[in-house]
Amino acid sequence: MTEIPAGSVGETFDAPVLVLVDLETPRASAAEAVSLLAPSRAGLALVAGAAALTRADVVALALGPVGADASAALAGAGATRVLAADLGQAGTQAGVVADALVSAVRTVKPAVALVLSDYHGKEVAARAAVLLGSACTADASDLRVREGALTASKTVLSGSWSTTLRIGGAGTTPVVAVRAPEVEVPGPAAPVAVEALDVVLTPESLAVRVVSREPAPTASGPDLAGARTVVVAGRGVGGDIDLVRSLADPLGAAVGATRVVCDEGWLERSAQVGQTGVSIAPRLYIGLGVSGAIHHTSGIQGAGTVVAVCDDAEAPIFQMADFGVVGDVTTVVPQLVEELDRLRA
Ligand SMILES: Cc1cc2nc3c(=O)[nH]c(=O)nc-3n(C[C@H](O)[C@H](O)[C@H](O)COP(=O)(O)OP(=O)(O)OC[C@H]3O[C@@H](n4cnc5c(N)ncnc54)[C@H](O)[C@@H]3O)c2cc1C
Repeated sequence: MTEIPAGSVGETFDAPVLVLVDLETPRASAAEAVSLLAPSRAGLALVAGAAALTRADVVALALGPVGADASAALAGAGATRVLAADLGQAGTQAGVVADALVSAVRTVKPAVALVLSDYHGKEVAARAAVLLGSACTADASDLRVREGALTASKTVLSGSWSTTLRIGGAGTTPVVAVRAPEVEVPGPAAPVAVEALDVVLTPESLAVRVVSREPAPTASGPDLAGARTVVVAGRGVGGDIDLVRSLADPLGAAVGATRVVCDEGWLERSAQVGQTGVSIAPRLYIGLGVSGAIHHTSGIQGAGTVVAVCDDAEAPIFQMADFGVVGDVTTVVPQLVEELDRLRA
């Protein structure tokens, strides 16, 4: 499925496009956390996709310290302006992030503001759109400019229908939460100067005070929303997440989960893929012991190749799988891992 068609020739906006980019700590550099914050891969892909929508500036907004490397990465992806607001710990609260996005919209006056369609991004988009009095949609993909307006594809009714939306309204900037786009991100370029953004905080945001913070346990591996390969654990793995990782790790894949797996506490809630979890668009999705309930598969509509290993030949996952193995994960996964080892040797 095509996401934002990076580099495609088509109608474009005359006005800038604003993209909210998450900053994250590269896993290998946790010790030097703050100075080494880098744009997330999904955020860079969003910037790369946004470049196809406008002839004007592609403006990246990052909430945190943006160093030369981060700016170079954003410039390589296609950002021509970089705005940064270092709001410290408060910069992770959806209300504060929405305030920052609104401040950036008022500064840049973009045709559209894009955020990533994960839990956090959807809340930020909704809050910002309310403050701006503008249109908002989430889980959008395949963004295009048609007759001067933004259009996007979106699946509805748990993925059973695909719709095309026209988003916007006269004189307002729509805020769109976009599914992790699957586009090639060019490497770093000459960094662009980072402009400090003044954020006007609303009384509602100021009223929220974070009294404590406890990091949730996270699945190892790359970021789920932007990963090219995702291995998803279903109930059929019986809580054996090591088995799932034994396949995910050699593939460099992110580990996702069905809701059952999160309900059981086998993986953290942020790993949940589906209607009430994260929507993903990897090139390769591998479901292990996943039945393929529509609440789950609605979150993988953007996946390229779908591979399923499940012991029930009647499971709905096989209706959308490109490759399916009817078998026990405890038998099939070690064979897959062994074959990967053999191919690498
Ligand atoms: C409003 C709502 C929202 C929801 N949102 C989500 C969501 O966001 N994401 C989500 O995932 N779900 C969601 N659900 C739940 C969803 O409907 C399913 O219940 C869930 O996806 C099933 O997860 P599963 O495939 O792991 O489990 P199951 O449906 O139980 O499937 C497990 C599969 O594994 C097979 N199996 C068992 N043992 C083995 C083995 N050893 N080897 C191989 N295969 C084996 C079984 O035969 C079965 O086919 C939602 C439900 C509702 C009502």
